[in-house]
Amino acid sequence: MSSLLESIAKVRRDVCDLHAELTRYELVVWTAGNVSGRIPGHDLMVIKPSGVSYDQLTPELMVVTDLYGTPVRGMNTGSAGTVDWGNPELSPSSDTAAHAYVYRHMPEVGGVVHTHSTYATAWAARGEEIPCVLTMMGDEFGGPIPVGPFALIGDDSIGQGIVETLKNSNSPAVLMQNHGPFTIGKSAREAVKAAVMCEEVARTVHISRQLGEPLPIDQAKIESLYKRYQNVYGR
Ligand SMILES: O=C(CO)[C@@H](O)[C@H](O)COP(=O)(O)O
Repeated sequence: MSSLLESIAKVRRDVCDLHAELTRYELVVWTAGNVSGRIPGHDLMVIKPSGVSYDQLTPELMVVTDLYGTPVRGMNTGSAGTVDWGNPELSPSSDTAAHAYVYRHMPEVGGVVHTHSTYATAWAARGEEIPCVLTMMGDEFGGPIPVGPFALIGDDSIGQGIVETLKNSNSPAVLMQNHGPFTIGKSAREAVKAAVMCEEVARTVHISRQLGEPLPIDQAKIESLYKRYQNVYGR
């Protein structure tokens, strides 16, 4: 059971620290954005508390929930007795249901991020996918960044939209219409990277559009870029 406690402590530290990347890359204002991470091997996740400033976040304030978004304080482990990892007296992020739905339906996902980063959200407000016109997009997204349906916050609607949109796409990012980007990754860190890259390409393609029509990249070349970056780059 100490391994579960160690795992929770590690994911709490990682998820807490990764929120600093959201502010470092200016992807969020006030408290409007969140990172979560799955606890490997357990139906549990860790997510930021709702409405707490990024500079006040500590690992202990990160909320542990089940994969339906209900906060969980501890677990009866049978012979090893009850394990209590504690939980803050704070609500998990208002986007918890969306994150939890993704973990339930995409077992390969270890991290989820949501921001309202400016350029990506501007594309989401128009309900327009970001076309794959940059090699960097071929590398990271393997095609366009798709748009997901309009969905209200609070139940499974956003999660369903994310999963339906991403399950047949190479992209780890979806622009939820009129809302903003949600990104996924094998780890919370990879999901944060996708959020950073999503904003960068949203900005560049937007600027390119002001100057004229961006040139398309043909599909075979996009696939080649994606394959190299996913399998060779950085190894
Ligand atoms: O999109 C929204 C609200 O529209 C959310 O992303 C919240 O802004 C997140 O705040 P926390 O509950 O995570 O603090």
